[in-house]
Amino acid sequence: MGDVNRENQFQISMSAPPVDELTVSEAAGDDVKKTSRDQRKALPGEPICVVCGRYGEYICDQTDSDICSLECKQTLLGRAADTHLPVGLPPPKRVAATDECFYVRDSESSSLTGDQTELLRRKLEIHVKGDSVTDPILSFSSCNLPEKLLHNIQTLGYDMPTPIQMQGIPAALTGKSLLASADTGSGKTASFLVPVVSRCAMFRLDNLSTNKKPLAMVLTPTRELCIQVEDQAKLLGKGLPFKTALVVGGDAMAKQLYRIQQGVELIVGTPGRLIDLLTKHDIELDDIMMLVLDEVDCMLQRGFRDQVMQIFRALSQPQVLMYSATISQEVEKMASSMAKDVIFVSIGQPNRPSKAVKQLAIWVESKQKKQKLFDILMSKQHFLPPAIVYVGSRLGADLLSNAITFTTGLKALSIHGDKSMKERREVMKSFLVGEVPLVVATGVLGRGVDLFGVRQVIVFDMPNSIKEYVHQIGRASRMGEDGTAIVFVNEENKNLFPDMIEVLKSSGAVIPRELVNSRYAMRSFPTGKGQRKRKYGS
Ligand SMILES: Nc1ncnc2c1ncn2[C@@H]1O[C@H](COP(=O)(O)OP(=O)(O)OP(=O)(O)O)[C@@H](O)[C@H]1O
Repeated sequence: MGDVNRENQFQISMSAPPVDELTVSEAAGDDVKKTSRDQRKALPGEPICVVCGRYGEYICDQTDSDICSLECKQTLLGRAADTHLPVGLPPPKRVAATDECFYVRDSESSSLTGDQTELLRRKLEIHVKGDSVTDPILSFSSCNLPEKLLHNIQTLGYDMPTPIQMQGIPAALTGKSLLASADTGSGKTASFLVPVVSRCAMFRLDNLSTNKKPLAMVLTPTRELCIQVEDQAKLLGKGLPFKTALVVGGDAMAKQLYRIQQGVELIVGTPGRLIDLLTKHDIELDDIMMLVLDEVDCMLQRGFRDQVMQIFRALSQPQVLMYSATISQEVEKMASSMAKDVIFVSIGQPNRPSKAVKQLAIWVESKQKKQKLFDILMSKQHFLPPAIVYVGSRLGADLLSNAITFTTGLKALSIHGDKSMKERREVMKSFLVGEVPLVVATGVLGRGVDLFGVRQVIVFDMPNSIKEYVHQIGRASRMGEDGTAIVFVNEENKNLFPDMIEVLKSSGAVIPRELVNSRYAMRSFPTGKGQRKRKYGS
């Protein structure tokens, strides 16, 4: 288990007195609106108050609904009292939880024999490593999930678990830590959220205390991904004692703090903002029993690693669930040091692009890249909107989106880290509803974000690592739907040539002649006389 040095922890106040809402809102900079009139109108795509339809960011602690103000909260609670409807209270039918193991196989008849388990794993390319790894499930109803959660899964249209869910959900329900990798777009989010919702809801049902400290935390590298994960968590936890708080930059911290202080089960956040919040305010983290690191390879890289470890040390030995489409040996090592008895699950070939994405690598000199892009965008045969163009810099994203609109007449918008949360939300919304066929993005949209409906990705500037490339082109296909990725390559990307060739080769894609013939195609670049050259793949 990780180092649980209490001195390094954030201040943890053990007994939070019941907080008066007005006091909190005042202390928090009066950000929680008192009346509906004080609240602004909702922008497209933003949550709306279920009572008055205004902006509903402040979410009422006793309901599952988005509420704009204290006034609408009272109205909603009043309505519920009138109709004797429970508002966010535990459902009457309680699900029995086992003490230590939360995973209970259903009837013997639907369980698999050892041979069948092996066969299923082989067929679906489910690879597992670790002590007593639970069998995969064939249906969501096989592991004693709360009824409401099963209903929510059904409502989302998930009839069958995907392979990562088949193995990941029962494994995580045992309470053991997990490092899992599976293709982009293969359902990893639900694979960790289903156990999170289930364990948190069951805990609350069994421990009816008024002091609702957070029970689980999901960390992701970007605000967009956090929003998406929180949205999905809300859908899965609907009707259960399961509330969420979003802790990301760009939104007022006061509201995020207020929401947590009112009692939530799950915090979803980016490491930087979370540390900011934790160092400035007393947030009790001692009940956190699950920590999820989504896009774990990115979270444990320089840049995020120190922040993630700082947060991890503030927790009391939680179960750690770590997920990504790309995982290195170094990440495996770090994962093993964060928790004991880690189970390793991987689906298919690790670190490979989704097979559903057809890749077309084109050799284009830097000066010609823009013209080449315009040619593609103006070709009915080659441009397959909705599409994302990935570039390497924020300024580049702005300039290129303007140039696209100017030259081709296509409406294009840019999205990157310099844009405010509001601007980013608006761009996403316009894109997702089809007002804009093309978005030019930096790495902000490279990982995890489920851009359902995207058919094409154009990698204008190769990212710094082949892993990021795998994530970026993964946006072109979700749940195995066909997608295409066009990638511009030239000598500026020479550091990635060997990896690039390997990835293209393994996907059966054509490798540009210039790439194969380049002296940088070898793993060890020839750097001087007498140096042994190692041929690619040798
Ligand atoms: N069992 C299921 N049945 C049908 N659809 C599903 C199922 N599980 C997830 N999905 C849907 O599949 C899409 C991709 O899922 P998700 O975003 O979790 O992929 P991911 O593996 O996390 O991808 P990435 O590596 O890019 O983050 C989502 O739209 C999600 O709602």
